[in-house]
Amino acid sequence: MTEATGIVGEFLGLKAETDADVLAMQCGDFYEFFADDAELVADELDLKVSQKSSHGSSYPMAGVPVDDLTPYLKALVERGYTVAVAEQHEDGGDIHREIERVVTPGTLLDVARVDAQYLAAVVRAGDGGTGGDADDTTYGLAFADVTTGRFHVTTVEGTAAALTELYRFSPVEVLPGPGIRDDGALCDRIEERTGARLSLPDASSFAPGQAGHVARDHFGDDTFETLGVGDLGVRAAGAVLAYVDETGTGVLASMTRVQPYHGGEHVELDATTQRNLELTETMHGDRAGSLFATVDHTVTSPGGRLLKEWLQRPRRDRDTLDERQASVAAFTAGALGREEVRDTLDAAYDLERLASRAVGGSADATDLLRVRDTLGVLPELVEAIEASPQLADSPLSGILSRPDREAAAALRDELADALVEDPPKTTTQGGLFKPGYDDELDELRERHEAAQAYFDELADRVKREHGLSHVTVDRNKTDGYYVQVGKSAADGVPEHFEHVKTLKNSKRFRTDELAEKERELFRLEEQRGELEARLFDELRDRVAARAELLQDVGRTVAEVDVLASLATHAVSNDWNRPELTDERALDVTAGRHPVVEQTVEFVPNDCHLDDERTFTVVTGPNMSGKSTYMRQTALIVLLAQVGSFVPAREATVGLVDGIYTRVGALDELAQGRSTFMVEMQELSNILHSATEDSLVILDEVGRGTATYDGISIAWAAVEYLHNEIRAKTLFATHYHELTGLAEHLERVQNVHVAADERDGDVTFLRTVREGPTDRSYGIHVADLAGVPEPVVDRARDVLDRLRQEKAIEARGSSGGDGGGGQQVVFDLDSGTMATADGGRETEHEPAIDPETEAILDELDEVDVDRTSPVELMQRVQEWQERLDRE
Ligand SMILES: Nc1ncnc2c1ncn2[C@@H]1O[C@H](COP(=O)(O)OP(=O)(O)OP(=O)(O)O)[C@@H](O)[C@H]1O
Repeated sequence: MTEATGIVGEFLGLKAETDADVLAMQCGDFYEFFADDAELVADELDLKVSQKSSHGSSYPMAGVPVDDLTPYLKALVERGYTVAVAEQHEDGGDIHREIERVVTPGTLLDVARVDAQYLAAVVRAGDGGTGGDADDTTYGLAFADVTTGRFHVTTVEGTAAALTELYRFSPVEVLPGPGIRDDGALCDRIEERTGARLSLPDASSFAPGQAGHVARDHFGDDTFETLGVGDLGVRAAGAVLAYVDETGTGVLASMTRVQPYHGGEHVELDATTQRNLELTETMHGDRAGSLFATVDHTVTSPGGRLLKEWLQRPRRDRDTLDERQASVAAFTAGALGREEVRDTLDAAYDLERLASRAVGGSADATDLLRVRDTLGVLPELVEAIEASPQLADSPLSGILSRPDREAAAALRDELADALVEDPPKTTTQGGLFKPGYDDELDELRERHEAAQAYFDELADRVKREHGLSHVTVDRNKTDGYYVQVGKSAADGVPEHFEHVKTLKNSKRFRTDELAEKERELFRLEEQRGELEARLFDELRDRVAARAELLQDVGRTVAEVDVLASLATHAVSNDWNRPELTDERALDVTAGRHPVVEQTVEFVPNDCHLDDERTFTVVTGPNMSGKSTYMRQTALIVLLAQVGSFVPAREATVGLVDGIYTRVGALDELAQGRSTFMVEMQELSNILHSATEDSLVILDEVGRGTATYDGISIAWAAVEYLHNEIRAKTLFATHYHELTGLAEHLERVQNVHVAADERDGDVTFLRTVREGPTDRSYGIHVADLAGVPEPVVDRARDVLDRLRQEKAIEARGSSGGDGGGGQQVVFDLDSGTMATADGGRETEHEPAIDPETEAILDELDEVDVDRTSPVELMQRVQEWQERLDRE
């Protein structure tokens, strides 16, 4: 194909300059897409493709009108594409085009979604700096939400912790640092964890010097030092800022403050735990049925966003929690005040988003009126809170005093004095401002209105002066103003009426005077449009300059909304205020699961853990409620550390530094990874991360592999958690052997979820009782699930014999020799296998071959604490291979 010239050539030239997936190039009143981009856009957005010839070749072409670009851009970006936009400029008749912005998932400003939209940068030690290896290295992370101006920075140790932060913020776009982008496996994991698009800006934007300069230049020289953000965090911050700047969204200024956070402030919740506890979506990926969906009664979208953030990032510091709790308590006590506050909040718009739109220059007059209205909510909230005795005396007054209320009132008044109530959508055609706002505009408006009056009165005047009927005066784009006279009267018009058009039933005329008045009117119209546009830009700039104030007010309004929402849920679900303590204790009376209690008649249960009883082994039949019991305990602790009331009659909650869970692995299964490997990775992570201040929930550890391995690993994990880590632990198991641990380990207790069995029927009581159970009722569940009768019957047989003899032989195939083949006996007492003959037991000699025994010895010797997860995995693999060779 010959090289394209002309407009297509220009398009392809610009396309070569950008990394964006698609280019939209302005050509007059349209944005055009050519060649492959045209095909792609047409496919994705249902646009019509035509052909454009250039230099003997023909190129596909698709276009959208200039004013309609935004929704198309949004749709493309939401489908995962990045789009470069080239604008057209005319310079003394010379037309040229330039790429002025690139719209990417993380820099899209006009969003409909309520959720935060984070753009993240991740950099790790060794990336262009010195030192650092992949496994145990330090990471710097920065998260920016261009739609609200939120900016968070942190540094964390280790890949798992970095992935956890990424999962927590759930960014839509991630910028990996230079070393990370070469690490394909890590990039895959980031994509898998976040579903984000990975974009690769020039590696130099992560370089220590350049990134540090950008970050300090933006937030101030000493900011990061004062806030205690390490170098890696600063580099990530610099890379994010450079990217926002480069893509040309123009919202850099809305990032008014950096919010550093450090490990110690929040309860550690790894990604697995966030998923297991179904905080914002269920294990199946649904929003409904999540903790967030259940407790969310916020009335504003920023409130909903903040509540989600609180649930994902529970806190460890008492001061914050005490303040939140006291506020929720006040809202539960003052029902009237609460409803008043919630009604008031109903009028609030998303102030953080509006601030970003003002800074980005896209806010229109309606947006500024929304700013005005939301600023007006603040004094109303103050009033509502002061009017309620319960609320007035709570930390809520202090929360409402955080933003500069005087400045907020001044800005509100300024906007109220400036803008008319129902302004037009465009900002260039006048009609935006109230009289009295600007002298020059007042004078211009007067002249404009006087000029307009000539035309308003013209029809009557023509009728009166010339005795004509059926006269109207109107205006259109081609003819300008005209006098339209009905056909029957048209012959009677005076001579100086110049005929311009004949229609079916009428004729149109213009006069010299009309033309002159029209010139005057158009001139004034244009002047007024220009002046109002300038005044509006100035007003918007003044609002943009107050972005920080708007963010403060917005966050305060959101916080009040969340606190009122938590109280609303507490009141309608009979939740109570937990007592927070620094002791290592957890004492829950009549606790419930916050989500499950919504749909079933819930049987409440107690939970008691303290320094003497750190470890609880939970047994009980399948489906009895073990998982529910353990999750409800974790959720009660989590809610307490959000500052919320909890679903329990009474609760004393010792503050934890982390909640770790290992519960089923549904989603990984779907992704085709080995369940056992996932289970071991998660266990390894817990054993490495938990401390004596943590809460650990383990559901059936070791279930994913052969019984021996399973029991051994579960056993060793219990000992380690009990002896070394001393974390508060709930441990559900089907290995009844493990209930015996309570006799050997001092802080282990047994509880079981009770069930009643009468005449072969099992009733689940859902009650947690002290002591172990020795039955699993699994056969009953198998029966319920429709497992064929012969299998269920045989299972009952097997179970009976097990109970009587505490040993069972495995059945061989009933081969032709009549002897039934070789059989093996598993002795539960000794925990060994023995060969059996024809189904009869022989002596219980240990039947493990030397190789298996060697493997068991090696397993026994593994020091889990000192073995890296990778090595652990390799060893497990090696053992499995050796066992396979048997
Ligand atoms: N305290 C309770 N009150 C009422 N219903 C409950 C209670 N606990 C659990 N349930 C119900 O019982 C069902 C099974 O509970 P859960 O999944 O916790 O059982 P499980 O013992 O962990 O089962 P498995 O051992 O098979 O994994 C839940 O879906 C829930 O509807």
